[in-house]
Amino acid sequence: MIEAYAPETVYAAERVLMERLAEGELMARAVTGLAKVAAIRLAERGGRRVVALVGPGNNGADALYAVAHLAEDGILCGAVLLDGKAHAGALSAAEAAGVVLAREVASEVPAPLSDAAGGLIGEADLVLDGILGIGGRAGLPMWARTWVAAIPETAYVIAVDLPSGQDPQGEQGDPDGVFADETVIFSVPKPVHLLPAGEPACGLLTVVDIGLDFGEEPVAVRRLDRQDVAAMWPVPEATSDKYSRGVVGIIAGGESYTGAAILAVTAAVEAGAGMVRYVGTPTPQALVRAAVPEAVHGPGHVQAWVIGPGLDSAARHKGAAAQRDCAREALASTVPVVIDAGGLDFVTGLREAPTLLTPHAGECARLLSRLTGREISRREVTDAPLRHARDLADHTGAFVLLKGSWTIVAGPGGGTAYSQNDAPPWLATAGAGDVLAGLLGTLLAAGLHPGPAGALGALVHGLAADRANPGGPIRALAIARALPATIAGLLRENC
Ligand SMILES: NC(=O)C1=CN([C@@H]2O[C@H](COP(=O)(O)OP(=O)(O)OC[C@H]3O[C@@H](n4cnc5c(N)ncnc54)[C@H](O)[C@@H]3O)[C@@H](O)[C@H]2O)[C@@H](O)CC1
Repeated sequence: MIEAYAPETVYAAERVLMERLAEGELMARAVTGLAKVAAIRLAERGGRRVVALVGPGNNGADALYAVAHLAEDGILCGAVLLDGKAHAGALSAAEAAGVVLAREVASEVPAPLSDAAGGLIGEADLVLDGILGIGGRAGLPMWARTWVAAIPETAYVIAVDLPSGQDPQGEQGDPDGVFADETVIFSVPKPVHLLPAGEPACGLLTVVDIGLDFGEEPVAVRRLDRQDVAAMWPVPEATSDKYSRGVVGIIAGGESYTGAAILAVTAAVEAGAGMVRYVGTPTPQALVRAAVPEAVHGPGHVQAWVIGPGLDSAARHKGAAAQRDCAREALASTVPVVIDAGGLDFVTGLREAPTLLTPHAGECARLLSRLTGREISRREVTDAPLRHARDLADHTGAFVLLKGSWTIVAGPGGGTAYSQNDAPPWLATAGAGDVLAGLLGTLLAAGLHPGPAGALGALVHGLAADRANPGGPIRALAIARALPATIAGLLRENC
């Protein structure tokens, strides 16, 4: 897994380490690593000129010291910096090493670049972005916009710690900020590196260890990877039976959306539920009987419910009212529940038992609008997904798995969020969410906590989609069908 720490946690760890080290040692470690990566990339690309974009903080100092190192090694280096604001030690080092300097003014209105700065940036083969680091607020400062706009398309851009303008907390992105080819991270990733608002701006992530220790410090964002599956996936033991492995109840489908029932039930069975119980109206029930002979039918005892794929909360067809009653009873019970699609209409507020909501951005916006009485648009959710997932979690007491090209899982009251980015874009297809809901039901029924279950489910769902047809179109049923071999492969890989 990859774990990201919040800037305040990083600053605290830095303070602890700095007390034990000689002054400047920590930054020296960061600079040595940064300069090494920059030298390698320059050589790989056959480039000659490097420019550092130097902001007023320590991030700028890192970049300025790094070009001083590179200049000492004979590389043609320049730096664009704010007159009177650069780190004194780094500035002396850069001057002594022969770095060409362009001193700019920190204007609050868009101002043209000086010829000196324009020349340095425009001719650079490699740019070190040290405008803002973890002390930065979201949004590129006005004075830096012309610097960033002048970066040539052909230059390789290395962001120092994080791409400037992007929110270090990763909650919102800046389209005018730096989009790097590579980000050299000091010690540990920060939320910006793993969350959808920032990750696309980071490029390749390269970690330089500067010796920080995070011990038991809280993790802000976690990403599971395939090596984590074996330790987390519920594997039956010799003494297991179908009940101890977990019975999943699926309340899904109706006379209008029959396929959702088949997909969710199939996925739960393929993911390894001990037993799957289906509750639906006559048509999907007949289809599930034919397509998934392993399923049993009608309400009964379960270890987790999945409520909602293809469920029409206002349907008047035969059996619809009984299906709704079963959904309401499940919600009122203490049994863990996955609530998806039409099931989200049943959410009215806090639920204490383990609950995992699985909205996409539009559903998240609608549900939040209904629960808060304030109109929230889909766009607001896609612009700041973690904030809205957390908000919905706080209003419902549930874990929220927010679907999108990144999957975010957040719980009530803050704490560690998960960010998964495993799905091929081909996964954006009708029915894929029904498969995910069934898969998640299997994990909750086996006793997993909704937070890790959400992340694990999203990971395996993405990997199964890839396995179903690497690099090409995938139908939802193929994702469900690919689950057994995907899971077996992951378990074998990591035993
Ligand atoms: N503390 C340490 O010992 C180490 C710090 N390191 C570097 O230091 C960085 C953090 O340095 P700082 O705490 O100085 O923070 P930054 O270098 O991110 O700069 C913060 C400064 O920029 C200003 N600022 C922030 N957002 C702004 C905005 N949107 N518009 C205009 N001005 C803005 C702030 O008021 C502050 O003066 C890290 O990212 C890393 O690169 C590394 O050298 C490793 C060691």
